[in-house]
Amino acid sequence: MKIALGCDHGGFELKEAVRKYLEDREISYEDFGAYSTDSVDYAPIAAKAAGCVAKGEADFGILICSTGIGISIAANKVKGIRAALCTNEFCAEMTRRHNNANVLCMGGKVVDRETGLKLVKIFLETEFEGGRHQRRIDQIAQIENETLQ
Ligand SMILES: O=C(CO)[C@H](O)[C@H](O)[C@H](O)COP(=O)(O)O
Repeated sequence: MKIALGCDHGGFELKEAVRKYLEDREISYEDFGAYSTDSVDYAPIAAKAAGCVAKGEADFGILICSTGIGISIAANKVKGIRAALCTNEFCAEMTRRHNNANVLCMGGKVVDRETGLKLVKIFLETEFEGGRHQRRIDQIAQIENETLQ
C-alpha cells in the first residue's frame, strides 16, 4: 500500500504524526509537503497529492489543513477523487464502506493527534462494500463527466 500525504501549515503537526504512524508500520508514502509550519497554500499541495492517487501512483491520500475543509474542497476538484473530511471514527469507517473514499481529509485544529491516528487506521483498514454503493459512486462519476451547460 502507498499513501500520498499532504498538508498546509495548519495541518503540519498532525501530518508529521501520520507520517510517523506510516513509517512505524512500514507503509510506504510520498510526502507532498508542507515540510514546516511556515504559511503555505493548501490547494497546490492537494492537487499534487490527489493527482498521485487519481493516476494510480498511490492507493490513498491523507490531506490535512487547519479545518480540513479547504484541502478537501481542492482535492475533490481532481477527477476520480472522492475526498472525505472526517472528524470521527464513524465517518472514517462509513466513507470507506459506502463512498469508497480514496482521500481522507482531517483538520489539524479539529481532531487531536490520538483521534487523527485512529481515523487513519480505520480509513486504511476498512473495505468498500460495493453493491448499491457502487451505483451511487457511478452516479457521482457521471456528474464529474457531464459538460457544464
Ligand atoms: O483550514 C484551512 C482552509 O480550510 C487552512 O488550513 C488555513 O489554515 C486557514 O484558512 C487559515 O489560514 P491562515 O493563513 O493560517 O490564516
